[in-house]
Amino acid sequence: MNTSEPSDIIASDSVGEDSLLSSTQGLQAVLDNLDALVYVSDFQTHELLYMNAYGRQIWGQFEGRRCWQVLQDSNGPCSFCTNHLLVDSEGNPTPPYIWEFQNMVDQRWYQCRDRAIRWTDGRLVRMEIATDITDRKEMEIALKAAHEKARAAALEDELTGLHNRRAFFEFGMQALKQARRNKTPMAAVMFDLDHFKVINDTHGHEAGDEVLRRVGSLLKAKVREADIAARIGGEEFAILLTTATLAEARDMAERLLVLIRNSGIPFRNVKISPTASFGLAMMSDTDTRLEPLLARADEAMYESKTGGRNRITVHSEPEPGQA
Ligand SMILES: Nc1nc2c(ncn2[C@@H]2O[C@H](COP(=O)(O)OP(=O)(O)OP(=O)(O)O)[C@@H](O)[C@H]2O)c(=O)[nH]1
Repeated sequence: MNTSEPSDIIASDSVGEDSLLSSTQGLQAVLDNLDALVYVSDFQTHELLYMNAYGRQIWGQFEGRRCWQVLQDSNGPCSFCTNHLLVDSEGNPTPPYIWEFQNMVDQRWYQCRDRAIRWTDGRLVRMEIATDITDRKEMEIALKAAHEKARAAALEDELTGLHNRRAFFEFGMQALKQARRNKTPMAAVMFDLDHFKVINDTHGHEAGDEVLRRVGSLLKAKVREADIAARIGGEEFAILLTTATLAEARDMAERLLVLIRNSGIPFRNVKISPTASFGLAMMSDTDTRLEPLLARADEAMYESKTGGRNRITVHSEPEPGQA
């Protein structure tokens, strides 16, 4: 039959359309069931050309809007837009750029795979596939915070809240290097509470702890942010005064000595006024480590002890020109 020919042609055309339609629908179904955001935006205008169901469900309708309006709720292109990283110097697409960021609209973290591709009409567009990595990121952030807390605890003297000995040497070494680099003076002040054993023996260990805490507070209130103050032993404290001359360091030690002597620390029904013996030394040109500087300050402090306590001794060989 003659009529079969046109109908065959129609049939074969409709098979082509059907198969095209079903593969388009299939692709649509795949994209809309992905557990990730997929979007495409114009490289130049940032107009959104496509966004899958995952994205539409979170960020709403995209038609006629730009990626920064829909995804970031902002007034212009994002400062962190990666478009310039997706093409080479000749404007040709480069391999995918992978990065992580926190979306400001839904506050969740995403790992983004960005790539420049050719759109159906030949123009260059940006395609992003973004996977929600919030759970992993929150775990990482909590782990980092726990590490930082543990590190801070490992560097802090629990009783006074000052740096401990370990922190004093760690930060002190950095300060010494910086002072040498910048050719600025640096002073070390050490002090040790006098007859502290008597305070413990007379008023009890708790009273001794309270005295240490109060002296720690006095010290904290006196030092500048750039200085390094620590309890480096039982009743022994040390301070590194960065960019301080000998006169400034001596002045600081004198004020601290008076403050401690006049502290009248209340404990139960008594007031305890401890005294302290101070030693002071200036960094010299040959100090490449902290130890020799502290040894000189310690020597001077020992002189204060043997000389009658409750006093300041400056190490007798300050570097010329540092007073
Ligand atoms: N309450 C308290 N006492 C401490 C702490 N660490 C060390 N001590 C005590 O500090 C006292 C230090 O005694 P000594 O080294 O004899 O020195 P001192 O009695 O201060 O005498 P001088 O340093 O010579 O003036 C000891 O009794 C220690 O038990 C602490 O964290 N808390």
